[in-house]
Amino acid sequence: MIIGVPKEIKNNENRVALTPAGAKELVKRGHTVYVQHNAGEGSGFTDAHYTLAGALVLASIEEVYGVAEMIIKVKEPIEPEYKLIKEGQLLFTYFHFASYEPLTKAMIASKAVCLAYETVEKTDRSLPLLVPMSEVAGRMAIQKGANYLEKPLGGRGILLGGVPGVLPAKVLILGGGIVGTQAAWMAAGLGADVTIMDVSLQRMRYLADVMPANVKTMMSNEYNIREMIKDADLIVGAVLIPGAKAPHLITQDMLKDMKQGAVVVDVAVDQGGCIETCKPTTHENPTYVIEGVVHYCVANMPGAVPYTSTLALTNATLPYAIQLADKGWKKAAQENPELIPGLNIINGDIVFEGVAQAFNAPYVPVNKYLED
Ligand SMILES: NC(=O)C1=CN([C@@H]2O[C@H](COP(=O)(O)OP(=O)(O)OC[C@H]3O[C@@H](n4cnc5c(N)ncnc54)[C@H](O)[C@@H]3O)[C@@H](O)[C@H]2O)C=CC1
Ligand SMILES: CC(=O)C(=O)O
Ligand SMILES: [Mg+2]
Repeated sequence: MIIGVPKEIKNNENRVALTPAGAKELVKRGHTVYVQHNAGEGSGFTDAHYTLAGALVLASIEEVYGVAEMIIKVKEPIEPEYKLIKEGQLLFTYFHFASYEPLTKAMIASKAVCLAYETVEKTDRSLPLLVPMSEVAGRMAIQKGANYLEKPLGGRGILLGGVPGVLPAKVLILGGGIVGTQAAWMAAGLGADVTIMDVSLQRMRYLADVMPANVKTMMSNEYNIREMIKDADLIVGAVLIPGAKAPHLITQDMLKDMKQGAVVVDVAVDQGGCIETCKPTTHENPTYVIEGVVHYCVANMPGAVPYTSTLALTNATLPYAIQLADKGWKKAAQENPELIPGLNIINGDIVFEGVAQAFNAPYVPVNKYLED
């Protein structure tokens, strides 16, 4: 198969979807890998690293999209890329369709095959291609939150861990999955007073078992959330309903009950955000203030730590990329059911129910495309 790896063009997105090691594995299997000039630069990989691994370097993004049967990327295509995508081309990347209708419409119009990292799902319901970046973003959420709680950056000026004789800050985490768990470890390690809210009792039982004593769990419902936000210094938004738009657990009217200078880091912003007032921001301009509450809503947080994130992401994606390259998307999905929920849009049809629901659009069961 002919595989293309473009350079990411989203703001401060320094990850790359394939490492030279990954390129070598694909080339070894007889595939042709084209990498855009400088695609790996932000992650520490030069064109020469890719060439030595057997890949071919192309000067422009147009050439990469023009030649490739499968595009492997990190972030969803953004407007300048829409016109480059070809009918029947396989796109293997994050999409987060339910949060952005223009992208969904553009991919329908392209008639490409959109296989989304974030909805590839194992039989135990885990999301193997989201997990590594959720681990990064969960850890970063506390670094960012601690930072923006500092007075010069707009926060209320509280140290997460406190000091002897002074109480620590209160950290509220909405959603105790991967992001929430990693955020809790970090906040707890710094000595904060941490509460994780989830709707899954099973998950909270697990968390109660493994977390240190400064992490508590509480059922997530509107009543409890309204109580808890009054005292919170830092709130991390970490809920997920896979493939669907995130529920707004904190609505705009609730912000007035929060402390002035409190910080919200809505990691779930890529699925629309679980705090109503969260709108996607960039690493260049990451925060804004509403009702005295600092909002941090960067949709590609891991892009800022590419040395960690590129390796973590590609460790997880490469085995799937190899299956797709070796067999083509249809046979790969027929033989590995984990790939089936990753299929979101095929040939202009929305084949993932949560995306169709988000836009009240027609849904076509994916089986239509999987039968021989
Ligand atoms: N902004 C960024 O750069 C990044 C964003 N993310 C996003 O972070 C979000 C969370 O991802 P993961 O932790 O991997 O998901 P996950 O599936 O591991 O965890 C989600 C948790 O939310 C819980 N939940 C569902 N409804 C809830 C409710 N009403 N109240 C409280 N909890 C609820 C679930 O029970 C589950 O435990 C996703 O939207 C993901 O795309 C992930 C990585 C990077
Ligand atoms: C998951 C995601 O959106 C990211 O890593 O950027
Ligand atoms: Mg929102």
